[in-house]
Amino acid sequence: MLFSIRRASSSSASVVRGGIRKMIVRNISNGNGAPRISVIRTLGQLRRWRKEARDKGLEVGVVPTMGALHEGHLNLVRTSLSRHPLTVMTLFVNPMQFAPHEDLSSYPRTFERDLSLLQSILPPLASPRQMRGLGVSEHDSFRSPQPSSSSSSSSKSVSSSEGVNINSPLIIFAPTPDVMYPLKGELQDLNNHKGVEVDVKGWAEVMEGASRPQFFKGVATVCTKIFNAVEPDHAYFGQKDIQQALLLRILVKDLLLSHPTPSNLHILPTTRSETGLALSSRNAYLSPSELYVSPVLYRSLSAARELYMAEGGDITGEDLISASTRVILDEQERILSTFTKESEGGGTELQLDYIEIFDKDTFEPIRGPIGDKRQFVLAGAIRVGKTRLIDNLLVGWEVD
Ligand SMILES: Nc1ncnc2c1ncn2[C@@H]1O[C@H](COP(=O)(O)OP(=O)(O)OP(=O)(O)O)[C@@H](O)[C@H]1O
Ligand SMILES: CC(C)(CO)[C@@H](O)C(=O)[O-]
Ligand code: BAL
Repeated sequence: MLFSIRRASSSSASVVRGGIRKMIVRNISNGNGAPRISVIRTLGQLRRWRKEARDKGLEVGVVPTMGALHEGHLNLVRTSLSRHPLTVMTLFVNPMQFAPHEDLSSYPRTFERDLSLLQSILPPLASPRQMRGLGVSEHDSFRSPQPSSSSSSSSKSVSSSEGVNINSPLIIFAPTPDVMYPLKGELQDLNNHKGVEVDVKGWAEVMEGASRPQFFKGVATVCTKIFNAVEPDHAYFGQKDIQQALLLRILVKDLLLSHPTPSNLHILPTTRSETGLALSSRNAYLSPSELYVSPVLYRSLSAARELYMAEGGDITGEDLISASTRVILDEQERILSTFTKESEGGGTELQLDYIEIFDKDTFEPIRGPIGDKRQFVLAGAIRVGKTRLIDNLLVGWEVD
């Protein structure tokens, strides 16, 4: 190896063999002086790290996110960390999945807090014996030459030169839009976008895709790029965005991707608050009054699932949609009658976007008698004030 590792509480790498590059890496300490999480911002550094992992035979899991982390994200990372020696969490607010009228500029960005949260869930440092078991020696690492005074101003928070530590189980890949979209063109107004778009036709136009017509194009495009950049052995997505996760399985299958394979694209259950509300970064937009009302979506989907459990396969898709919708309409009426009581959600505007019941493989809506052996999804979206919330429940199958 060319480089050597330096231990510091917060550090960065700015240099590569043969010359100075932009600051690319930041190592975060876990408080005991050892670098634990490394932040990578460029493709080159990611690829060097990935090659090293492959050369050492270390399996890599990826957890794509847009940051503003919560317990749902942390559960995805915990699972990947528990299954694989190396995990990459991507933090990238992807412009292409936001239509021009959507909330790209106000989307919560909490990078420093995200890093602290991730640091706090990391397991204690592996013992030298454990590291050797992973095929990693204490002295192995990516290394970089000495700190440079001419480092990029875009990385002021980074204090010295440091490489990416292969011993760190968690890597953060937080690229800028120019890294993910090197053609640097228009990314939100897709009528004027030049470059590659990945479209999973037949799965991307319904439900979330009907309400947000460019959403899945943006997601499919950026996830293809993430898969190409990280080449993960395994990928982790949340059930909260079930249509997204299932569509991505279709994508890796149809594009013949091997990193990950469809069966290595894992979907983990939705993490909820005590009220049943699915955790979501956008919940940060909700006022106390809106937060009070927001579990209604989970209650409405639960009502439909309970009806199916009670009545069995003779019940129709239409019955379930209507039972679920009823709960939301009732809540709208209740809000109107208590409209001055903020503590009970009074004054909150509640708007139904859709409730749907669909086949988990084809995304075909289910109508008429459902039958006893169907594997389906009950999904919905509502607006609470200006905030759009989604949720779903599975019937006849579980995520894996
Ligand atoms: N409550 C949750 N439980 C499990 N997984 C989740 C949960 N919330 C988000 N995820 C998953 O985390 C990954 C990253 O999601 P993302 O960064 O968009 O967060 P989010 O909370 O879904 O944000 P948003 O509010 O924009 O929908 C996705 O795979 C998503 O499904
Ligand atoms: C998968 C994803 C990271 C793509 O930007 C995003 O859609 C998300 O966070 O769910
Ligand atoms: N979790 C989905 C990301 C989005 O709504 O843009």
